[in-house]
Amino acid sequence: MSNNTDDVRIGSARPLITPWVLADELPISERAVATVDSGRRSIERIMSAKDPRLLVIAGPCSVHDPEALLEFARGFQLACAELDDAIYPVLRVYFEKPRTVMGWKGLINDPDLDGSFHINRGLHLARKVLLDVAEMGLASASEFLDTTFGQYYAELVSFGAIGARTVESQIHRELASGLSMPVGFKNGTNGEIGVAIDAIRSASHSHWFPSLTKEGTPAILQSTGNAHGYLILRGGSQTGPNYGPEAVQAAAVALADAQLTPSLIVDCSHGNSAKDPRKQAQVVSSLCEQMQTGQRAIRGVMLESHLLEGNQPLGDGTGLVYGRSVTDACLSLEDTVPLLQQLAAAVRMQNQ
Ligand SMILES: O=C[C@H](O)[C@H](O)COP(=O)(O)O
Ligand SMILES: C=C(OP(=O)(O)O)C(=O)O
Repeated sequence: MSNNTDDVRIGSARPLITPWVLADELPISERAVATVDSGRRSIERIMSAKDPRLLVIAGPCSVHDPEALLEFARGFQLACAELDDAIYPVLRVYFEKPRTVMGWKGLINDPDLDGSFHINRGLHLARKVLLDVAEMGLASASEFLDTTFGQYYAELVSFGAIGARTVESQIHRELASGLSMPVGFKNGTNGEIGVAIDAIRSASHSHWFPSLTKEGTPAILQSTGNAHGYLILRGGSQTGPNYGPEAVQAAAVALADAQLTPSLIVDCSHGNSAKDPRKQAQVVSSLCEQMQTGQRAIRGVMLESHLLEGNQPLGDGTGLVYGRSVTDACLSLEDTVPLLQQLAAAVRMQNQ
């Protein structure tokens, strides 16, 4: 019988850099501060219906190749330039993938895509990508999955998301209560929206929870509460899609019943598209029709889009096609542009 009861299932350990060291290597610039701050304020104004534009969060399911992400960002920014009276573009920059069972868990966890798990390098790449995007003047949205990684890069994020798999988790609600940006909460994977509304309410309060200081010291932080929590409808395994007029109206009523602003975002992908990227276009059409016929609760839309359509198996991380997703299948940028135009036209009509 072993006389060791400690860490019996820990195979190895490596040092983790501190947020301070990373920020010293990649300091935020004045231009990035301006982008992030104006992104946060614009999103808050849109979600509270003080800005008539539509928030459009678009980008790859996950970032696996920073160069391809930046190329997508340039194309997205260009496509949105002439639509900026109607839509406010935010780039989807997702580094952490919550897997149903197993799979590649994103650029931070495994930046070399080969099971080598160089997390320090992943954090470095993630911060650099966010910095590059902010320098372009484009705001970023990202999911917070690990409850401490935000300390390494949250200052560069304008919109945070808590995903369908973690929306019921107390530690994610605590995290969201202390995040500096507006946060979207997905409905649960089964389609239930009550858990997301509970999360918005919970995150609006102050919490005490363990985390890391920038210097890497364990600390008990007290959050002040986040008044900018919003519902994201993403469909679900039991309810099916929830982007249609009845589901959107029911969600708006549920928000109002909970004394929350009846403003929401619809994720055109995931359970709303059965992960078929082309179905995102059907979701967009329905949302445009709803907006044009008076539905004011739809304040934002999320699209999964990359340079090329579809996805590809990651394999050992070699021989990948440039610009194609290695997680969920995405729309191509080419097919996304007409959807952006369609959304902008609907917003203009709604605001006439
Ligand atoms: O958004 C990405 C995926 O839908 C999510 O990470 C779950 O992926 P999986 O079911 O392929 O593990
Ligand atoms: C994992 C994601 O979504 P969901 O939590 O809705 O499954 C995602 O947006 O990448």
